[in-house]
Amino acid sequence: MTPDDPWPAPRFTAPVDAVVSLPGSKSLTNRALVLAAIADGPSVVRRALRSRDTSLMAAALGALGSHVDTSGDDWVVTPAAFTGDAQVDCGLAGTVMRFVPPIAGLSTGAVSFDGDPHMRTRPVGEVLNALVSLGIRVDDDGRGSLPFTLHGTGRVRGGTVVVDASASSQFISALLLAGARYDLGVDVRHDGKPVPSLPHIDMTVAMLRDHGVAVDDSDANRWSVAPGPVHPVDHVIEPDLSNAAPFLGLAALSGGSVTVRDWPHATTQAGDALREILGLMGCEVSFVDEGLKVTGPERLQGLDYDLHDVGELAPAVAALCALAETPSHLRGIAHIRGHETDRLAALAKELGGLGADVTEHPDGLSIRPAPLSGGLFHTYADHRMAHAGVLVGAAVDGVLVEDVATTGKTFPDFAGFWASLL
Ligand SMILES: O=C(O)C1=C[C@@H](OP(=O)(O)O)[C@@H](O)[C@H](O)C1
Ligand SMILES: C=C(OP(=O)(O)O)C(=O)O
Repeated sequence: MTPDDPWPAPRFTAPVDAVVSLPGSKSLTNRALVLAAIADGPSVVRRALRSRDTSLMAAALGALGSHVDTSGDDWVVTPAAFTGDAQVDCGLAGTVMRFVPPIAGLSTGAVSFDGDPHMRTRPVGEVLNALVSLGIRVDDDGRGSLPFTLHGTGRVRGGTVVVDASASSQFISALLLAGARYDLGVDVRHDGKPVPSLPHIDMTVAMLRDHGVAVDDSDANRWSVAPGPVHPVDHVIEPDLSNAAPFLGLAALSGGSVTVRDWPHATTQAGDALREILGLMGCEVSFVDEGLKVTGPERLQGLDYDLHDVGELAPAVAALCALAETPSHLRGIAHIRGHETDRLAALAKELGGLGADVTEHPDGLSIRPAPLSGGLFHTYADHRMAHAGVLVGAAVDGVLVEDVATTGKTFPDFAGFWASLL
């Protein structure tokens, strides 16, 4: 069912007590799909996330020539030669815009890329420049953004390339994912301010190794992928731990308990940092038989934290900080200005609009306790801004979340799921 727009966020007046099963990880699903499409035989992606970002990835790989069967919960990818003359819709998915071009370079024709209006402002120029230096012809308008067209010849030379990945770890992941299929492999060096979201590169490296690809990541800021076979793999996708943020956040702010089923004891997902973050805010966090259980405190504490590795948690964490009883400072996240929207500006404006005392810094936010009141919370087509809005609305009367359906980027029927916890 399509939720009302704006959506009156459910108000949780009593401590919540819930056990939830969350949909699969976007980051794991889209990497599994890309690697399956360049593997030597069919792969299965079990418990794949079915959402806008992953459907766009499946469609992109299908447009290149792969057969992607998404009819069941377990998606089956049968690779085939990439023939080109294809069009790829990136929507607002960074993983599609960054991960598909390096494999599209292996096709024998032209592949054009475009996406949502805001996607034309998200950075991808470093990937395009790298592809040119690795031997792929790229036509763009020189701005380093969508739209652009790649002209493949069926093979890519590969070799050494230097990128500045300070704007997004996805620039590195993109090149590594394709590298084994390049004649010389790929040797990627980062030159610039520190790379954000490093756990996501570790995830890429781990999944390449699962496919039998040799990766050397022993030096800081350098990753080498050897040319060679990419074995087919049967992947089981973990629940999306970043999308657990609003649910565990609900436990934190209501003083109740939420258990997320099947939380992995070892993972490369950056969202695992929620265990530490919520602990610092005063929650009790523990593994139980069913998964990870978080119980909220009587008084939610503010947080002084560097989110550089896990910027995608910033919207939900900032919402919790706005409800905390002591001041917070979230640091190290200048790069999230290039996410689905400029998240620092959007959070300062929308939380501030409900009465929060927020100062926007070049690389973060300071948030001091202040009484909040209801009003319209804009989401800027950003699923995680919607998570922030519903969290505030859980604790404050009269919060209306604009376009809550934008959560479909990574979570099917988020609004229905959230309301069912009431
Ligand atoms: O590789 C990935 O799957 C992702 C990497 C991160 O991007 P940035 O490095 O651009 O922050 C993260 O924020 C995004 O949600 C998913
Ligand atoms: C930054 C995000 O997404 P994307 O993969 O589009 O970069 C996100 O999901 O928070």
